[in-house]
Amino acid sequence: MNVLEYKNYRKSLTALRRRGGRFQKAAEKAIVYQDDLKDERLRKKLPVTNHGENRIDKAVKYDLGGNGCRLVTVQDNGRIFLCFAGAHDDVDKWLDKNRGLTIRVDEGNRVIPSFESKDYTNPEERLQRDAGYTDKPLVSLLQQRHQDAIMKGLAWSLAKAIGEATVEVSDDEIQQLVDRIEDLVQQTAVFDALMLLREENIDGATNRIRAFTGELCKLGDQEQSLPYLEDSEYFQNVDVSSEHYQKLIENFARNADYKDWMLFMRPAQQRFVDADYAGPAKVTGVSGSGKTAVVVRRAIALTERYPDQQVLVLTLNRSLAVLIEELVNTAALEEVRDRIEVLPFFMLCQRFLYQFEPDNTRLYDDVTWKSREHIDAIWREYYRCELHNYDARALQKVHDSLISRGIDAESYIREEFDWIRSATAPGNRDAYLSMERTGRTYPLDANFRQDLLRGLESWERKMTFVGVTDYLGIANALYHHIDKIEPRYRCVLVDESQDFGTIDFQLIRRLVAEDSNDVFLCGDAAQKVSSKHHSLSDAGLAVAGSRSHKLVLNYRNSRQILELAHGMLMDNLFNEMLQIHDFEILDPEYANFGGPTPLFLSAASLGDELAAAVTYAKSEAEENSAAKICIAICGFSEHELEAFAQNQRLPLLNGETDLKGHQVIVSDLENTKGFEFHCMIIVNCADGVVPNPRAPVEEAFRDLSRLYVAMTRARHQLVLSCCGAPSPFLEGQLKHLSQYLWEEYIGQEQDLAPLEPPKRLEQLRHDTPPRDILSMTGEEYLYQEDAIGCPALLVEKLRKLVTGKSRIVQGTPAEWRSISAALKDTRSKPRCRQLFGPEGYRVFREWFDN
Ligand SMILES: Nc1ncnc2c1ncn2[C@@H]1O[C@H](COP(=O)(O)OP(=O)(O)OP(=O)(O)O)[C@@H](O)[C@H]1O
Repeated sequence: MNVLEYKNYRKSLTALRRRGGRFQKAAEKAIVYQDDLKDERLRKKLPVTNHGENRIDKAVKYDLGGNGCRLVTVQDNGRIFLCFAGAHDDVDKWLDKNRGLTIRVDEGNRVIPSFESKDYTNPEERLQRDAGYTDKPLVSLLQQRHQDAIMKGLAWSLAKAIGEATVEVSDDEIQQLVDRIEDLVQQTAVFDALMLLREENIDGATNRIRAFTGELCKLGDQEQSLPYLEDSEYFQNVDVSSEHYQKLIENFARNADYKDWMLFMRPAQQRFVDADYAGPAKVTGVSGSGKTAVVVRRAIALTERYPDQQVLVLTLNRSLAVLIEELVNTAALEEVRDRIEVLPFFMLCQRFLYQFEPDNTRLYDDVTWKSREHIDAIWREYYRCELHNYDARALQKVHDSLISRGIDAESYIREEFDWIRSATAPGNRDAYLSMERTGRTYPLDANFRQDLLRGLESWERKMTFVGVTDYLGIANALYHHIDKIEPRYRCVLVDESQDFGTIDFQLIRRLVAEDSNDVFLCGDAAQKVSSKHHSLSDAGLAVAGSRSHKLVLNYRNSRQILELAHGMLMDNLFNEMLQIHDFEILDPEYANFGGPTPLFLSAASLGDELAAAVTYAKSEAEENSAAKICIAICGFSEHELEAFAQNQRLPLLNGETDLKGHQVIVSDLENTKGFEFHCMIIVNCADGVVPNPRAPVEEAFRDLSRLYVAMTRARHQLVLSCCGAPSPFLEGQLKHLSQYLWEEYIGQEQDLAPLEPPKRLEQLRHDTPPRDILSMTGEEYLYQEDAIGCPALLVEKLRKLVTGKSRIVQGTPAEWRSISAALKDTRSKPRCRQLFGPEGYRVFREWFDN
């Protein structure tokens, strides 16, 4: 005997229970009734309500007491479908919304709901649905074969008229169109399909058409005796009398903030929750496909499978760990909760280091993601050889080569250090000299690599000296003790695994003995934003093909948002991206809901954009107190955004932020990863900002991923904003965006003063106004942003001639104190131009005259 629950049934039951008093009693009664329903004899004794129910075929409602609380079921051929439990009015509303619900099964005996009008000419007996947002013709939302099915046999002019209907079509207009169809069954099917499409319920419309074509049958239509009914996206079998089920309901009723997926996992997701793997397994999923949801559920399932053993969930940073921990605490029963540990990776390393190096605790104490804020400044100080530390001069040749090719060497080399530290073990750095640098495109020969290794060594010394360690530093520090790490967990699950490095994985491998279900990874290559080296096989975590799976259905973003984000990704796919081992962009399947067309808003300046974005976010927050809104600002680092956020009295997302109690949040692009917001406003999506023009073109894909991550955080509304020309990444998609000026969009009456844009690192480091570039020595100048793109010949001359010392040989200047002095002398004393050579002199003049 099957008892199946409809996808939101448990939610209705826990909501009723949570209301307390007589409602709670009613919910408890429903739990008892569910059990009795399985037994035909007991079923007959349950109190059915007096008035039948004609809104839903084969519905049976039970009286739960409590002044009209009801349990709504559908009963067909001995199968029981639990649909809704609620107070009288809520049940009434639910029945109105679900009018025409008809239980059908597909060829795999999966239970599928189809919404079918009894009499489409009668407003009381037909489906009633609101209009959605799509601007496409409704029928075009369907797959071709379903379009063909509803149009079959129709006169050309009628098919054309139906094909042109949009969300603006009224109920009566749909009826008039449908009246022209001759076949009575087809009439109702087309009416229902158009109603469902108008609300952008494409799955609903598709199911309705499949019912019409006979792909979905009613239970009574089955020729043989009714087989066991299988779980589907909509209905799942439940063992209502099990103690576990009852405990779960109670658990959810006690938790105020459970998420829908905690109550109803889709079969595609559930498969990975329950699966038994002989070794490391991996699920790659599109953004918003429920990877985190799967990690949480699987962690809980594993504690149940391995009683008395510990399960570890690892993620990138503290805020994501907090988020996952909250989910675990809500979804897991008390008895297993203690056996699931959720940690950001660095904290795990920290714990081991406290144990292995008890004398160094202070050093590792400061390691948080937050330390990046000052580490930016420390890096610059080191890199630019300030404070009489000239160690970074080892990097000069690489620096010069990079800047003469228009690359921001300071950032590139820092990323290269991350790459080296994530690819090679601390005692084996020389391996870098001959490694293939996957993901890094600027060629570096053996000499350059030697220099980089020397530079890295001195940078690590500097960090130890000033008492900070960054994220990779701590993994490297722990690596020295790798042999001492004993397996201490039965299973380890990793969320956002695409941003973990090879060394991280080697450490993770040690945490758990090689066994079935030992390591489970979830990630999405399209969301990889770090430049770390990432190889599972190098880390001894090779995932057999049979243990590598995909999740492609997105649950988070409205169709319009995902279409835009995915379209942008596909428009800009870089070869370099595709060459990365393990990299795969999955084609998403869209969530079954629509939303407003994403906006593209422009303003005269970044200050105007920011003022408008903050005002708009605050007004949205006021209007909808449950909505969380994120303003992500392109082109600035987290550290640079800190003071800006503080001035606006808004929290900044930084890997540590607790989002509770805040509605409007500021972030850079990268830190939005893993979160979701009702509305995302992405400011400064401008040409010259995204992608960063000072990174190698071949590595612009990292900026593409960052923008994609930020865009796919939006559930309902996405606003892209810029001043000047938009980011070239968006070029192909602009036609799909609603474009306005910010002032038009938020209303002219709001005459907003522009906000001061975030300060750059240089302004944050020095309160004094920036130094005049011409007063600098060659070496000082070559560290400035202005010098990026400086021709190689000029770089060489500046280093050699503008040394900071004034030297005169036989009455002619031979070295200069500053660029301005060199300019002055070469202008007035043609003889000293010879030092530059004719070409060098021409370039020198041209460069500085401009
Ligand atoms: N079975 C489900 N039913 C309804 N909603 C779901 C389901 N599974 C996940 N969701 C919702 O989809 C959204 C995305 O889920 P989740 O954060 O787990 O995805 P993800 O794959 O980890 O995303 P990303 O990689 O983009 O961070 C969340 O709002 C979640 O509540």
